[in-house]
Amino acid sequence: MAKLLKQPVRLALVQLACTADKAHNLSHARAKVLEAVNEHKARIVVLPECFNSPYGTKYFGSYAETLLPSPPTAEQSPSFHALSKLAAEAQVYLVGGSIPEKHPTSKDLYNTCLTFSPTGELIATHRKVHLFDIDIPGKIKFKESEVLSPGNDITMVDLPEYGKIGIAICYDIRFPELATIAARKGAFLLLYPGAFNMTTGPAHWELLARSRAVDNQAYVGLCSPARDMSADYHAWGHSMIVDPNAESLGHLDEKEGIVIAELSGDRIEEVRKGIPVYSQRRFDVYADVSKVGPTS
Ligand SMILES: NC(=O)CCC(=O)C(=O)O
Repeated sequence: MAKLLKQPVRLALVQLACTADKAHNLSHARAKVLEAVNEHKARIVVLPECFNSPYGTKYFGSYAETLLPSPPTAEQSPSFHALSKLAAEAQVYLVGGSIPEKHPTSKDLYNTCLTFSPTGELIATHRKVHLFDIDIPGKIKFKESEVLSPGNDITMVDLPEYGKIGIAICYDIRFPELATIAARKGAFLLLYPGAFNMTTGPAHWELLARSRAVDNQAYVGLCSPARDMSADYHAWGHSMIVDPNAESLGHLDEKEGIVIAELSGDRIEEVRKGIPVYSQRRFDVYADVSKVGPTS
């Protein structure tokens, strides 16, 4: 059987200190991505959710860029062009966190991740499928759906030298179906640019990263912005890389930094051989979860 991950690859997650200044965020992202590549020899680099803007419903509209028709002009999307140029300059696969996107005609807004190849070509676009709408009294209320529309696709991208990766955004990680489908379609790595907060971060960030890894026996990477206590939204940080056995390969605290790990196809095979849940699934018993109605 062909290896899921054809050769070892170094993954870097850049936990960026993001500000309200888009131009600064773009040039700072460039410096950190070049650091990940030149100093840490990363071949796949990931940026955080909303890396070019503050995270908050009141900001999405004013920071949004038009990505369609693709490629957009530099005026329509400075972030598209900065990321494309940077991927080509660094000759790296660049998973560009996410940016607020404005649809050119409907004016709908999306939370969108753009991924570029080492030649600067756009190779994947993921619009956040599950919008972050929660209300935990006395702790946090957030409603992305007040201003954002959801995407409707599972996003996978094939990196010819390495294999396939699945890409989703933050709250998407709580819905294991996306990860399961990506893994069953052959993803060796599930990546989530994300920005959890001071309530759900300590409770669930690591748990979810390790759960998606152990469910799917694949590598998982969660990339957050650094925490800024002067911003409206206090990101949890703690970007981390988890191996297919749900063991942490590295994580940060709340400050800016880069977490790096080498991923290997042998490790995936070893884990799947030891605990072969991957090939023991009983789809004859639980064929279609969507047909099971709620019980109350
Ligand atoms: N940006 C997000 O989607 C936040 C998700 C989050 O904090 C969660 O608990 O889920």
